[in-house]
Amino acid sequence: MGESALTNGVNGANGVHGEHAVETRPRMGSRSLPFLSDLLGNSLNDRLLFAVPKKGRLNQACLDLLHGSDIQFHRHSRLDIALVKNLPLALIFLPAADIPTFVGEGRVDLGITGQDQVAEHECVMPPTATTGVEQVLDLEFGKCKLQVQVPSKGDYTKPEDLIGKNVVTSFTNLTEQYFKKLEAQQAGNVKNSETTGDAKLKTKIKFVGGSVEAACALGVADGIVDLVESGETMRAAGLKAISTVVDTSAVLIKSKHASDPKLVDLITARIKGVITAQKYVLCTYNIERPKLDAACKITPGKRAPTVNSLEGDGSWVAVSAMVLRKDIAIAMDKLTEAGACDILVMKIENSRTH
Ligand SMILES: Nc1ncnc2c1ncn2[C@@H]1O[C@H](COP(=O)(O)OP(=O)(O)OP(=O)(O)O)[C@@H](O)[C@H]1O
Ligand SMILES: O=P(O)(O)OC[C@H]1O[C@H](OP(=O)(O)OP(=O)(O)O)[C@H](O)[C@@H]1O
Repeated sequence: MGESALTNGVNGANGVHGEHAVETRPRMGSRSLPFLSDLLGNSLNDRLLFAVPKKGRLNQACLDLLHGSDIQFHRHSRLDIALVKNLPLALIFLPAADIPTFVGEGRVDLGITGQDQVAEHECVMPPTATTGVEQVLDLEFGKCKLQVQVPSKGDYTKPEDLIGKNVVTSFTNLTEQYFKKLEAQQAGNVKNSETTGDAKLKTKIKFVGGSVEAACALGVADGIVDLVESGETMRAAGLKAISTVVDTSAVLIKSKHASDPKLVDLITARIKGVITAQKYVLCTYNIERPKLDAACKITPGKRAPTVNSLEGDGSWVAVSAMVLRKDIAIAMDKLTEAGACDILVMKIENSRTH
């Protein structure tokens, strides 16, 4: 890794110039760190390294997650490394596609990236010493699908039609694995190809790093394998999806050799708390005791609703329960029908639940 791998051309995420210093850390590689050391002059030793996407679709959601988890940092101008002020942690800003490699090699302890990137890194056959990163948590954002796409007005209608043709993608390992299986299925030889992977691939798979959707129009590909969320990019390029290779969302991953398991657990718990808080709201209401059972069926809570008697009136109770944010409008309609009143819904700032 050269110096430029840990430097960037823009001001940091929060635009603040840090004063922390960094000393060499042997496991980060000898070429980049003297530069960081000169610049920052302190120590990365004894810090857990946590990789987050430096740009792209996952970047802002990750920064929000770090903020919600009270992971405080200053990102020095032009540096893709930031020391965390309130925890023995350093953030390393890397392209999402590179994060599984750094975590897999044990160079970095924790990382956030897409499941698609993890699968792309992990599906190398035979497995290497750098594969085997562990998924800790599904973060439930960055949801999309890696799909096989062909020109909407062309002759191809199913993925088998692309066997022996040119397929362009940024996910060459997953695409190779997918077409290997497809070719083996066509040859009636699924088991052999899945276990040994020795059949020679007829489909020609080519790598491009971005703007994959342009490949068919430019005559470079008969089909592509690329990410689809809303489908806007695909449709704008005159393409349609004919199959899904993997469904993906952002995940927290850790190295098999993570250096501080306690700190990994603490960060995981904090991030999980933020994700849960975003997913749920707190609903409170008053209801007459005889109607309580019916109301509790509408708002069963995560574990159980909390029920308290109303002061001075034994026939009424106050209920509070966590409700999935996406279900709250319907739950309020049903509670009203069931006789609940004074229904209030509150945002949950943070949480620790099981
Ligand atoms: N349209 C999308 N919707 C949701 N998640 C996406 C989308 N595109 C990509 N992702 C997720 O984000 C990850 C990074 O993709 P992205 O294209 O942002 O990466 P990048 O190449 O690092 O950034 P850039 O496109 O700015 O160069 C993908 O691996 C995937 O998990
Ligand atoms: O289905 P959609 O909602 O249109 O999203 C899909 C697009 O999003 C991603 O690219 P991105 O826009 O991040 O840029 P990139 O092509 O440079 O990777 C992905 O590579 C697709 O091109």
